[in-house]
Amino acid sequence: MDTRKTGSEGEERVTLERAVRLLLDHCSIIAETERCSVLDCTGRILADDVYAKGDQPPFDRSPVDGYACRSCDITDASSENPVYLEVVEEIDAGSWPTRAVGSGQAARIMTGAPIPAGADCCIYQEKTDYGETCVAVFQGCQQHGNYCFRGEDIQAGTAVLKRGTRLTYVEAGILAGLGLCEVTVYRKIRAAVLASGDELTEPGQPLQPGKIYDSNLYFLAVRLRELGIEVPVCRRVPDSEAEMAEALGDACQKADLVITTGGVSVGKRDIMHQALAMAGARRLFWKILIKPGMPTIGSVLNGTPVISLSGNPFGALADFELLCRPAFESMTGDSFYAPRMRNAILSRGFLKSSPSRRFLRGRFENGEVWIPEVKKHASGILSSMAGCNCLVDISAGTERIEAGESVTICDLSLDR
Ligand SMILES: Nc1nc2c(c(=O)[nH]1)N[C@H]1C(S)=C(S)[C@@H](COP(=O)(O)OP(=O)(O)OC[C@H]3O[C@@H](n4cnc5c(N)ncnc54)[C@H](O)[C@@H]3O)O[C@H]1N2
Ligand code: MOO
Repeated sequence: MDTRKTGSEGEERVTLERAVRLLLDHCSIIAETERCSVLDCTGRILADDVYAKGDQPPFDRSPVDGYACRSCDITDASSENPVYLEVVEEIDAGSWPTRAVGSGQAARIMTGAPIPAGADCCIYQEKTDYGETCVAVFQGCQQHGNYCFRGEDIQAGTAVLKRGTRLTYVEAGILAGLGLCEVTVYRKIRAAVLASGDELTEPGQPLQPGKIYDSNLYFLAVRLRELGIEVPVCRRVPDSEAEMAEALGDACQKADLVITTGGVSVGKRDIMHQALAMAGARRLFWKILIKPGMPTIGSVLNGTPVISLSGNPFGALADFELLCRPAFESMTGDSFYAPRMRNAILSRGFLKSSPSRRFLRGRFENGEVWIPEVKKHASGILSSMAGCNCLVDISAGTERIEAGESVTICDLSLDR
C-alpha cells in the first residue's frame, strides 16, 4: 500500500503547534537516575535535593590578613595614639588556634584562618605596624568587624540545590564546597540519528559522480551532543525500505527519540513512508505548514517518537530545532530545551512573499536580527547558516518584510 497518498493514517498538513502537540503525546519523562562526577556535571539535572551536611564556612574565619583581637581593646586606636597589643600566636589558613585571645592580646591571622576564641574582630595588617611580638594598632574596629561567621554562606541542614536544577559550573563549585564529589542526576536523553540517501558519502571518502557528502548526520549528532544528549545510534542507511525499517526498529530500542533525514517527500525513492510502515510505526502527521522542511513526518514506533526530517540540510536543521527541542523539554521538564522566542528588529528586509509560514536563518545581536540575502535562504543551502544563531518566524501570507520591522525569532544560542 502506498502510505504516501492514502492519508488514512495520521494527520496531513498540520500546523507546527499541532505537530509538536502530537509528538509530545508520545514523549515520556526520563525518570532513571545515575551518579555523576561533579567534574562532569555540566548540563546534568539533579535528581535529588542536595542538603548541606555541615556549615559553610565550617568555622568563624578571618576575611583579612592582619590581627584578631577584642574590639573593646582598640576603641580609641589612631595613628597618633596607637594601641599596643601582645601577639600571642600566628594562625595560618588551614591551621587551628591553640589559645584564646585575652584582653590586651592579639593573634597574627591570615585570610581564611579560624578566628581564635576571645577575639571578636580582625584588623587589616595595613592598619598596624606589622609587629611580630607586639603590634601597634592604628585604627579601631567594631565588634564583628572583618569577621566571617561559621555557616554564613550555608547552614547545615539547608536544602542548597533543588531536584530539577540544571547544573552549571556554579553548582559544581557549590557541590564541591559541600564536600560532594558525586551527585545523583537523571540520565541523559538518548537520540538516534539515521540519514537516508544512496547519494550520501561519508566525509573523508572520495566523491563519486552523482554523490554528495553527508552533512545532516554530522550537524545533528554534533548539535545533540552540544545540547547534552547522548547519540547511541548515528548511521547512514541506504535507500532500502527493508534496511531502513530494520534500522528504525533497532534505533527505537536504544533511544528516547529517533531522528531521520531524507526520503520524506513524494519521489519514487522517498523510502521513509514505506520503511516506517514496514517497521510497524504509526504515522502521527505528514507535512507541516511551514517552510522549510514542509514534508516532515512524525510517527511513533514501539512507543518511541520518530521525527523524519527533510533531507535538505537547512530544512532538517530548522525543523530539528522546532520539533525536537519541545520533545526534549517534555522528556526532562527542563526549560533549557524549550524554543526561546524573542522579538527583534530586522536590519535587512526580506522582499519575497511567504504564502506559508516561513523560518529564515538570522543573526541576532543587541535586539537586531540580520538575515542573509534572499537567494541564500534555500532549504538545500547550509553554508549561509554559519554565524547565524536564530530562526526568524515569518507568518503565512506575508508579502514582504522591510528592514526596521519587528519580528519574532527563535533563539538557538545555548546561553540562557
Ligand atoms: N514533486 C515534488 N518534489 C518535492 C517536493 C514536492 O512537494 N513535490 N517537496 C520538496 C521539498 S519542500 C523538500 S523539503 C524535499 C524533501 O525531500 P526529502 O526529505 O525526501 O529528501 P531527499 O530527497 O532525500 O533530499 C533532499 C535534498 O537533500 C539532500 N540530502 C539528503 N540527505 C542529506 C544529507 N544527509 N546531507 C546532505 N544533503 C542531504 C539530497 O541529496 C537532496 O538534494 O523534497 C522536495 N521535492
Ligand atoms: O520544505 Mo523544503 O525543506 O522547503 O525545501
